[in-house]
Formats: sequence, C-alpha cells, structure tokens
Amino acid sequence: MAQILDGKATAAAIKAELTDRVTTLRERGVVPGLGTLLVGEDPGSTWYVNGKHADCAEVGIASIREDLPASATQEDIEAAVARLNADPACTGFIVQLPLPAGIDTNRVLELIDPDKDADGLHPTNLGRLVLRISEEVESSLPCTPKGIIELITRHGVDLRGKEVVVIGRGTTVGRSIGLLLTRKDVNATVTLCHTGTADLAAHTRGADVIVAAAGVPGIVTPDMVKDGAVLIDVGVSRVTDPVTGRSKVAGDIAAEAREKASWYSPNPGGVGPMTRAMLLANVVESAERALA
Ligand SMILES: Nc1nc2c(c(=O)[nH]1)N[C@@H](CN(C=O)c1ccc(C(=O)N[C@@H](CCC(=O)O)C(=O)O)cc1)CN2
Repeated sequence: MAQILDGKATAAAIKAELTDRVTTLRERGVVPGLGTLLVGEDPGSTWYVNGKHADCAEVGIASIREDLPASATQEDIEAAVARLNADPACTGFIVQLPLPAGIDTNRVLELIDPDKDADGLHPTNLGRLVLRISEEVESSLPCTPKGIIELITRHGVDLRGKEVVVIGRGTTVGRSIGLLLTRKDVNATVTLCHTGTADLAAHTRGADVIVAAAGVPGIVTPDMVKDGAVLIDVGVSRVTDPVTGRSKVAGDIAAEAREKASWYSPNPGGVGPMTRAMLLANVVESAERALA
C-alpha cells in the first residue's frame, strides 16, 4: 500500500520551526522581510503571491509588494527590481514567474542582488550550487527542488544511490534539481528527461524515484512506473472536472500509477506547500547568515 508524502503537514511543521527562528531574529533586532514582484494579473500567479504574503504574516516575516500591470515594460520591471535591491526592509525577494511574453526573464533574474535572491535563481547562486558539491552553499537554494528533497527525507526515505528520473527542464525545477540531488549529502543518480527525450518510458521504468515536472497532465501512466517507486508530482495544470464542471488541479502523474508506488506526493497538498515553506526558510536562513 503506497504511503503519502504529506506536503501540507510537513510544511506546517517547518513553518512552526521557522516561527521560533524568526522570534529569535527579532529579539536580536533583525526583522526578515520578503519582497515580491508580480507583473500582470494572471490568477494563478496572483494566488501564489498572495499566499507568499499570508505565509510571511503567519511566521512573523515582514513583506513588501511590487505589483505592476501586464503592460509593464522591461525598463519598468528592471526599475522595480532596483527598488527591491535598495530597500533595507527587504532582506530577500522573488520575481514571480512566468513574466509576460516579450520580457527578457534571464536579464531580470540577473539584476537581482545575489544576496537578496530568495528563490536561488540568480546565476551566481546557481553557479555556487554547481561548484560546491560537498560544502555548505551560503546562498538560497531553488525552493521547489529544496522542498522536494526535504519532503522525501523528512519522511525517512533515503535517496543515497537511488536512480532518479526528472521529467521537465524548466527554470524553477528541472534545470536545478539534479544539482541538489547529486550533492554529496544526498548522493542520488539523476537522469533529466525532456521533450527531446526519445523514449521517456524506457527511462522511467528503471527509476527508483520519478520527479514529474513537465506540466502535462497524466504524462506518467502506470505502465511507466516500476513497483515500489517513489512518485513526486510537481506539475500543476488547470483542467475542468468532467463531473462537477469546476476547474481543478491536474498533476503530471496519473492517479492509477500511484498504486504501484511505495510513496507518492499528492497534488495538491504535496510539493506546492513545500515550495512555499522553502521560500520562508530561505528568507530566514539568509537573515541568520547576515547576523553570524
Ligand atoms: N519566482 C518563482 N516563480 C514560480 C515558482 C517559484 O518557486 N518561484 N514556482 C511556481 C509557482 N509557485 C510559487 O511561486 C507555487 C506553485 C504551487 C503552489 C501550491 O501550493 N500549490 C497547491 C495547489 C494550488 C492550486 O490549487 O492551484 C498545492 O500543490 O497544494 C505554491 C507555489 C511557478 N512560479
């Protein structure tokens, strides 16, 4: 019988730990502050950003918002990044992705002060992750990959020597998760599959762990899963429920595939809450580093 990697409960436990650490920081005169930059009115992105501010309030982190209209130009966005870089109340910030079409996302990410990069997506911080395979990385780690590893290990599942297949090569998950999984403290072996992979099923069938981050509902079907595999469902697609007619989240892993798993992350309630908790952890850790 497959067991659940409960992201909601794990994130709640992490938030309780972070609340205590924020109290200690405040007692030492440091108020951690998270900034967000949201461009446009996409309902999903707006929901995620609102959630980030609610999470901050829950654990005692201050928060700062920069909301720009969808018509914002590259210059407008770069100016907002500069304001957050300069704001002393903002100890770390994120640029909500994706940015509207026509905006040079990499250029925007490169302008974030690496010391304030709460998402760990600045090239300097990704570069540190590439270079430091055994030492502690003294900057933020990308939230979803960090959250996935935390979710698995907090449930007592050992990743050492495991064959992990990652599906999807996006900026926030696929490109960087291999860097974390192959660090010496985790020691997994990673295969990164993507839209150019010739035979996806041939890879997933041999995998001990599948991290599905393709954003394609149900791309992982039961025939692609080995008995006893660990299934991590990162994909978030919005579909209409044929019975209720309501919009709902559809993950990348077909529900029937879970029956073959030893552990699986539900979706919703798995990786998403962990992503949110890791952002808070990054803000707290960076404030603690600044004090040390
Ligand atoms: N700058 C960033 N942009 C984006 C990131 C990111 O880490 N940094 N990740 C995603 C969006 N995201 C956070 O920003 C995010 C996605 C999902 C969830 C979440 O809690 N999902 C719920 C279900 C939500 C629903 O019902 O729609 C769950 O899994 O239980 C939180 C944050 C892309 N952009």
